[in-house]
Parts: sequence; structure tokens; C-alpha cells
Amino acid sequence: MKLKINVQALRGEVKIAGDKSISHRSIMFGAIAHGTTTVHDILRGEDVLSTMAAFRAMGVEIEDNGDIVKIEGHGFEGLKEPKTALDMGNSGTSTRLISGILAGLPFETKMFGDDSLSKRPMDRITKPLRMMGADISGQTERDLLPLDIKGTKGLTEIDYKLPVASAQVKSALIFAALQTDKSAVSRIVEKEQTRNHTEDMLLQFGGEISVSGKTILVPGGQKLVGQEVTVPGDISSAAFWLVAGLIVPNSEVLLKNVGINETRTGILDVISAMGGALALTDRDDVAKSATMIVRTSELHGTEISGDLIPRLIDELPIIALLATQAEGDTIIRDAQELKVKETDRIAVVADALNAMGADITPTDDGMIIHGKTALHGAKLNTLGDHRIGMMVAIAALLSDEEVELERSEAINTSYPSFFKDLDELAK
Ligand SMILES: O=C(O)C1=C[C@@H](OP(=O)(O)O)[C@@H](O)[C@H](O)C1
Ligand SMILES: C=C(OP(=O)(O)O)C(=O)O
Repeated sequence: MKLKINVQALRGEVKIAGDKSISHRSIMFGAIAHGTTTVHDILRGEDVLSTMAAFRAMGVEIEDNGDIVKIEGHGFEGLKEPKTALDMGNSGTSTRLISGILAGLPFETKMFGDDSLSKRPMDRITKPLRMMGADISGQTERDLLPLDIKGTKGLTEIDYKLPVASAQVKSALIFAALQTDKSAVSRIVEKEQTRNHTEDMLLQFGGEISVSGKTILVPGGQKLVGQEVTVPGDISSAAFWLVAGLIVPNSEVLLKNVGINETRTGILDVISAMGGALALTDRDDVAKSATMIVRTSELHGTEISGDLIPRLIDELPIIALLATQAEGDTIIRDAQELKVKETDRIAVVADALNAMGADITPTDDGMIIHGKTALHGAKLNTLGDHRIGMMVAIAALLSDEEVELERSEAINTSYPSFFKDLDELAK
């Protein structure tokens, strides 16, 4: 498609759609709990639809009336062997978290995904899940999809230090640990603290978990009870408007219902370090959401590294664009995990923005962005990566030449109403 270019200003407000990570987990917890779970404001992006389809294939009743999603859970023991292989689409979160659930179920399940997901390493979950007793086989030494998981009722507890900072691995192990014996306690130690939605939701569903720094203890034999869940807006989606509002001239954008869980708000720290005009109002510490207002700003470069990285990992593509519009260098380090997302987001971000006139040097664990550069037209491809697509669409707003984006439908993975929201803001 041809993208919107040469935009004079972004003005108005957007109600941010539901958080993808929390939406996935609301379905998963609803399915393994006992009783009815009601979910408000769920994200109906393709990744979350993959999670819903997987549980329906395992016999879970999930009703979506377009407003509320209702899940009838009958505990882990209520899940049935799917008749066909599960299609996980593009979703790493669905694949890895559901593997942790399947590890403790006494049947065999096959999982496959699209081209992008089929290149992403699953050994980070298969290794520890095998240590707990699951019988799993995948392709090549990295255990790529398709995966074949033979679960067992006899999962044993694990004492495991994560070799990567990953909420998906942590969550898979928490789901498996819940299914071990009542007297067992699993100990999971994070490399860096990552998003804690699984821990929060486990407590909300009446479960037990203790977290002290990077150490997590999970007792086995837990019985969860269905709940009412309201999903806050996704800060990873809001990030595109935060950046757009800062870099498009004459802009003022108000974002409602943005999730502010502190394990996710690294982008706010970066905007503040770069000198961006951003204000938070209507902070609701129970719903963990707030309203955000951004205005066009003069920005300067910064350094992004260490324990900040997991708090903004999915925002790094759009932060790279932000940095192209800041004076001086922005250095991103310790972000090698970007290489195993929907694309190699170090190489693909640098290639796409450089093709539009940016000056970015990719490195082994991040990139150096030399600002400030004007952006011009180009012909680009999402390569199936939704966040690359949205980053290019925001970059195009600054170009006065045509920008063409192939495979733009990838954006439906996490943000189906992205172009509608853009049309409403662009002046
Ligand atoms: O747990 C989650 O919901 C997610 C964890 C992160 O992945 P990793 O666990 O691979 O870092 C993130 O990139 C992904 O978009 C969602
Ligand atoms: C990496 C992402 O998602 P997933 O790992 O679930 O595919 C993402 O949404 O940027």
C-alpha cells in the first residue's frame, strides 16, 4: 500500500486498544481456572485470536459477543487433546506460553506457525520443560516449529536460572510449575526483570506465587478460580502515537487508557531522557492505566541499555525512528533479543530507516543512531513484522515523497485499527 506522507500535524485523541500480553493471558488463565472468566476490552488482534483458537481446539467454550469475551474453564484437567495440529500463526507468546500448559497434559499436541514464527528458537522453552518431564521434539537443534509436545501428569518441579531475559520463558515455566505435585515448589530466577503480567494474573485468579527481586517461587497443585478481567490499553501500541506526536510538526496527541505496569514503561523513561514533552494524567493505580499527552519536541540522543531493555523491548523499532529525529547519537546496547523477534529487528530496522535517509549503524546487540536526519521516500516491506510496518508508517508521515509498504496486513497481528486511528489524527 501507499502510506500517508507529508502530514502537517497530528491532533486529537486515541483510545488505545487492549494490551496483547494481558489479552493472551486472560484467555489462558480463563481456560485453566474453574468457572467463568469474563474479559472486557480484550485485543482482537490476530495473535490473540490464535490463542483463542488453540483453546477452543482443546474443548474450551469461549464466547465473544463483540464486547465481552466469556471463557468457561474446567481446570487443567478440562483441556482435551486437539483433533488437529494447533496453528499459532505469527505469535511467539501463544506458542511459548501454551507449551508450558501442554507440558503437564497427558496427551500429544502438534503446533505450527507462519514463516516468521517457524524461524524463532523454541529451545529456550523446550530445554527447561524437558527437564520437568515433558517429551518434546522440534526441528533442528534450536527446536524450531513444528513442535510435538507429549505432556505428562507427572511433571516435576524445576530450579532454573533463565539464560535470557524473557517473560515468555518465565511464563511457560510458571504454567508448567502450577501442574507439579502439591508438595513441590519450583524456583525460577530471571536474568533481568521482565513483564510480570503472568505473576499478577495468577494472584488475581486466586493462585500463589512469591516474587523477591529476580527470584520467583511457584508451588504446584494449584486450583484457580475464574475472574472478571479488564484489559488496559497496550503501551506497545500507544508507543507509535507517542513517537509520532513528538516528531511530526505542530502535533498534540492525547492517548486514553494506556497501560502503565512499571515493567513495561521504559519508553516513558527514554522520552524523558531525550527531552520530549510528555504528561500523564488520570492515573489509575488499580487499573494500571493513565492518559498521556505528547507534543512536538526538540529531542537529543541518549543511551538505552541494561535492565531498561526488557522494559521497552518491543518499542525499540519505533524508538529507533524517534532517535533519527533527535540531535546527536542514540546508542542501544544489550538488545540482542531483537534478533529473534518476528524479524531480526536490528538488521531490519536499520535497513528500513537507512533506506529512507537515516544514518544507523547496526551492532551485535543494538544500534547507533546518528541524528538528526531528514527522511525521504522508499519502497519497503514489513517482512511479516507488524512493528516494522507501523514504524515505517509513522516514518512516512515525515517524508514528502511516496513511501510504499508491502505486506502491510502484518499490522493486524497486534493493532487492527492502526490505520483508522492514523486517519483520525492526521491533519
Ligand atoms: O510475554 C509476553 O507477552 C511477551 C514477551 C516478550 O517476548 P520475550 O519473552 O521473548 O522477551 C515480548 O517481546 C512479546 O511481544 C510479548
Ligand atoms: C515479539 C512480539 O510478539 P510475539 O513474541 O508474541 O510474537 C511483538 O509483539 O513484538
